[in-house]
Amino acid sequence: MSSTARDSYNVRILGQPLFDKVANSCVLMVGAGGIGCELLKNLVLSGFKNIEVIDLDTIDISNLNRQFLFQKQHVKKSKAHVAKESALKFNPNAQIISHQANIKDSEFDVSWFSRFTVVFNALDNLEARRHVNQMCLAANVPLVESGTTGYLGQAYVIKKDVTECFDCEPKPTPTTFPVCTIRSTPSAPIHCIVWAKSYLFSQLFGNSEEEEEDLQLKDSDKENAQELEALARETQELKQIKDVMGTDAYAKKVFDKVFTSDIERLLTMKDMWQSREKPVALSFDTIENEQISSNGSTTQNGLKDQRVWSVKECLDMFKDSVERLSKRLMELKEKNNDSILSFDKDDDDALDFVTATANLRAHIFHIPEKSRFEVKSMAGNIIPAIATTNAIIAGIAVMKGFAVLRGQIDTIKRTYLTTVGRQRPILMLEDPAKPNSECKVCQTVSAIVNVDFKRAKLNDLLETAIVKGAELDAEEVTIMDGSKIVYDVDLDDNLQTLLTDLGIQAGKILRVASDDGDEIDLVLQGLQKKKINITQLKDIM
Ligand SMILES: Nc1ncnc2c1ncn2[C@@H]1O[C@H](COP(=O)(O)OP(=O)(O)OP(=O)(O)O)[C@@H](O)[C@H]1O
Ligand SMILES: [Zn+2]
Repeated sequence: MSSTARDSYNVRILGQPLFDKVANSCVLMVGAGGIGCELLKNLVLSGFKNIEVIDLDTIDISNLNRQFLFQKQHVKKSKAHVAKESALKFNPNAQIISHQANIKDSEFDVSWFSRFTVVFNALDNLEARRHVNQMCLAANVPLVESGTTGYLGQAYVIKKDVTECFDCEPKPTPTTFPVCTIRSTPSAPIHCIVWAKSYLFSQLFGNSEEEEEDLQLKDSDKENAQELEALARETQELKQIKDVMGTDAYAKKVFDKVFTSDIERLLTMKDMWQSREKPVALSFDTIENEQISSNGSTTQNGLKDQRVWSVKECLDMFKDSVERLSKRLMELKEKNNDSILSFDKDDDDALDFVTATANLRAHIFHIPEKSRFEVKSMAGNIIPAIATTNAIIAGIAVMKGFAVLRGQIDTIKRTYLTTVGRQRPILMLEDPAKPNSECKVCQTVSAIVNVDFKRAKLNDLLETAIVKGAELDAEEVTIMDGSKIVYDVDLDDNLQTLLTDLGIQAGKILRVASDDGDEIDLVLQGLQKKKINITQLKDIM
C-alpha cells in the first residue's frame, strides 16, 4: 500500500485530530522482543512517524517463531537495529532511531526521557520495568506498560500523580525453597533442579559466597542448627576439592563427595528418615562399569532432549559437562581472576550439567527424573511465550497510546487478557487506580540534580544537594543506590571519592532517607561546567 493511501485510511479510522497527534508525536519503545516486534509494526502502520527503539540483546534462533520482524539471516544481529530495518519495510516514511543498549545506561537520563510524548514498555523483567517507571515519573511522561505470560496479558497506562505507578502494588516475590529441603530432604524434581542450578553450579563455577535468591533460610531451618552446621562443613569441603579443577580427577572427586559421602552422612541422621524414604548413595565405579548394550549405546531410543537419561548417561554427561565448564572458567580466570560462570538456561554446557546432576540426585532420593527439555523449562521458570497473546497485547498497547494522545489519562481503563471461560469475556477492563499514598516510588519527593560528573565527589552531593538544598543534617541521612548504601554516618569512607568511581552516573536515582523517616529521590543528570546546581532542587523542595 502506498504511504499516501495508508495515511488517508488512517485519517478515516482515527479522525484528522488524532491522526495529526499521532503523526507529530515522538515515542519510545523499550524492548524489541515478543511484544516489541508486534508493537513496532503496529506503530509504523498506524501512522506514528518518530519512533526510538532500544534493546540490549541480539537475535537468538529461538526468537524466530514469534518475533516476526526477525528471520534466520538476522540471528546474532542486534534486535533493535533489525527491528528498525524490518519495520521500515512496512512504512518507509517513518523515522526510526534504534539503540542497541541497556535502558539503564547513563545516556538515557531524565532529560532524554522527557523528549517523548509517550513511552511504550515491551520488556520481560521487573528490574528494567521498575527503572523505566521511575524515569517516566521523573520526566512526567506517560508510560504504556504491557506484559504477557502464556495466554494471559495486560496493558495499561501509568502517569505521575494521575494513576498507580508500576510499584504502587507490591509484586509477588519469586518462589523460594527452604535450604534444608533443597540440601537434605528433597521430595520433588524441582528441589533437585534448584539444588543443581542454585547450589552445586554456583559452588563449583559461580560465586560460592553468594546466597542464591531461590534458596532462603526459613525460620524452621534456623532451629535446625546442627544440620546447618553440617551443611556449612560440606560447602567448605567442596571448596577444597575445587583446587583440582581442570584435572581428570576433578569430576570424580566432586561426584564422590556430593553423590556418595554427603549422602552417607545424611543417612547417619536417623531422625530425618523415620517418616521419609531413605536416599541411596551412588558409587562412581559401579555406574562407570555398568554394562552397555551390544550395539555400543544404551538401549533407549528417542530424541536426546526429550527422553529421560539413564543413570550411566547422567554420569557420562556429568563428567563431560564438568570438563567443559571447568575449561571455560579457567580460560576466563586467566584473563580476570574474579571471573565466574552464571547459570543460563540457554547455555548448553550449564544445562547439560544441571540436567545430569539433578537427575543423579533425583535417583538417589527416589524422585522421578526429568528430560533435558523439562529441566530447561523448570530451571528457567519458563512459561511458553505465545505469539497470539503478544499480538493482542501489542494491539491494545497502541490503542492505549491513542487514548493518551486524546487526553483524559485518568479515564483510560486497564485491559487484562484472560483465558476463555464460558461466561467471562476474554478481555476484561478495569478502571485505573489512583496512586497509592504509601508507594515508596511515586509518592517520594523527587528532585533533579545537575551534576558535573568529571569533578563531583560524594561529599559535594551530600553538602550541596542534601545539606544545603534539602536542609537535612548530614549525620542523619542515609544515601542508597538501589539496595546498596553509599553513605551513612558510619560509612563516610566514600565521601572524597568521585561519584563515577562509586558507579553513580547520570540517569541514576539515589534515595536519601533521613532518620525522621523523610525520603527524597535525587534524579542525577549530567552537567558540563558547574559542580552541582541546586536551583532546581530548591524549586522542588
Ligand atoms: N534493560 C533492558 N534494556 C533494553 N532492553 C531490554 C532490557 N531488559 C530486557 N530487554 C529486552 O526486552 C525484550 C523482551 O522481550 P521478550 O519478553 O520477548 O524476551 P526474549 O528474550 O526475546 O525471549 P525469551 O526470554 O522468551 O527467550 C528482550 O528483547 C530483551 O532483550
Ligand atoms: Zn507508585
